[in-house]
Amino acid sequence: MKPIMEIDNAVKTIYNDNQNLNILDGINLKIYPKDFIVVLGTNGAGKSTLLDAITGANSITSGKILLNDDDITGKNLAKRSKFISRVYQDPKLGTSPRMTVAENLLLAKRRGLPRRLRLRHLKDNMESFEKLTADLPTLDNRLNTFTDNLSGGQRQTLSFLMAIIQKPELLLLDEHTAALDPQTSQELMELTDKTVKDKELTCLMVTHNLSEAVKYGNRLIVLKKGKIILDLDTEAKAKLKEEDLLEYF
Ligand SMILES: Nc1ncnc2c1ncn2[C@@H]1O[C@H](COP(=O)(O)OP(=O)(O)OP(=O)(O)O)[C@@H](O)[C@H]1O
Repeated sequence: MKPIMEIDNAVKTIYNDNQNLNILDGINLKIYPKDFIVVLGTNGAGKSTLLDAITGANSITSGKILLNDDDITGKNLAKRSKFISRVYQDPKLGTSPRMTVAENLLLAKRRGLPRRLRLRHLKDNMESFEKLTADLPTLDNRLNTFTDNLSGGQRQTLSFLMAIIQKPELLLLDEHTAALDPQTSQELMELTDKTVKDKELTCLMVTHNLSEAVKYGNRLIVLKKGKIILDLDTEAKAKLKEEDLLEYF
């Protein structure tokens, strides 16, 4: 099977305290279609830097990143955002506060098209947005609510729906449930897992939650000081227990 993404010896060097420091230190990773890879690592291990390198938010110093065999190393964030979507930890990132839930969904659905939103577009899509949110207790009957007035959990569910409404080649989840209360966090995690399976998405999820890391996904990597120090395939991940991970933290 061909990988969707291939990261080949990615190095990110920064100059800090009068010395060069590799915050990504030779990352090699192949991400295959329908992979749901959990990324674990202590604070400062390089997880966000890795996601930034994948989206193009931050360029790598050396190495290569291929998306479906296309070398995207030199492509910027805007060019890559047609294929790669990301949900952040902060519910405020990724949604427009002065737009309604429906308008935000429309914006995400029309990604790559002219940004003008017309009433006609909204009317044409309202039925599909109602279906999309009908089974979600957090967003049911909220389509006309301004995003500013949503709770953190509602807003994060909206961010997630916006990230997947146009099927991305690669979905990046950057501790997307970490800022939510335990109940809401679990609901969003269940929605995430179901959506990844139903829509056959390819996904990389950063988390600090060891039980989530064991329960979800088909592969797991652990980052430490910019290197991948553990890379479990589907078979090894299936046998994984929470205590097996403790030695890495
Ligand atoms: N622009 C920068 N200038 C200096 N140091 C940086 C910069 N960006 C990242 N770093 C350092 O690089 C290391 C990796 O940071 P990164 O944010 O990727 O870690 P992380 O694994 O996402 O951590 P956390 O779990 O705390 O979010 C850290 O030591 C951080 O301080």
